[in-house]
Amino acid sequence: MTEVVSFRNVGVRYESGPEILRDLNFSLGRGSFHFLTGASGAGKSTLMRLLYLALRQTRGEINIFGRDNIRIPREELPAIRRKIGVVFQDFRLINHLTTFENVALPLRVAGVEDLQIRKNVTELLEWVGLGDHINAQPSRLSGGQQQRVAIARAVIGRPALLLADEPTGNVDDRIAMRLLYLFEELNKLGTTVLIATHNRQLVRRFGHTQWLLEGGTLHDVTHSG
Ligand SMILES: Nc1ncnc2c1ncn2[C@@H]1O[C@H](COP(=O)(O)OP(=O)(O)OP(=O)(O)O)[C@@H](O)[C@H]1O
Repeated sequence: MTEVVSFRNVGVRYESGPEILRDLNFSLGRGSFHFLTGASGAGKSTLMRLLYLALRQTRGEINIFGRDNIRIPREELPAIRRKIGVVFQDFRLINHLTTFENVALPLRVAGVEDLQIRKNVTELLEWVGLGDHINAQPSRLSGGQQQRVAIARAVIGRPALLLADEPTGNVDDRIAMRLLYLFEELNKLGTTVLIATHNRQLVRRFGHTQWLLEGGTLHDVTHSG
């Protein structure tokens, strides 16, 4: 399996604080699907930040899409980030744009034609249950609805890598399942998926690899029940 990401002896500390992550050694193969669990404060978001190139490690090596992250020039970062779909914990929607335009953004940047954008965005918004809110401003939506807009925006461009930080934190079980099916569909098309979550029930229901972040490092707990 081709590697999309690999970490070798990676450690991270914020300023002069303790090492939050240490001795991280793992890789994400193309088309793999991983759940990332861990107590609050274990460093899941920090690991996500490393993966979408918003933070640099304090030691070790990170290779992403065949590139050493430290050697990627700043001006090349946007092109690489366009291959990564991210669902942020705080959604980061653009408030002066409608739901439709927030989701359309990655396709507009990629130069997809208008008709195609209309079709794809409308279909996806209907699928995630937001068909009645296509023209709403994000600030008028509930937390769970905003979260689904953020998810739709992250998946619409079929990214090579999807990173989702607690993507089902604000929705009920039925919608959480539906969102997981969406991630699985994307995964079947070749996207590498990493989902940070506290929802153990959901993790158990979908039998993908499960990593636990504890003591600053990753443990494979897929078969530990
Ligand atoms: N910008 C920062 N500066 C200093 N310390 C930070 C910063 N961001 C996070 N930390 C610390 O790093 C540790 C890991 O935080 P992180 O947000 O990665 O954890 P998490 O597992 O995502 O937690 P949660 O599940 O609550 O979102 C925490 O102790 C946190 O206080």
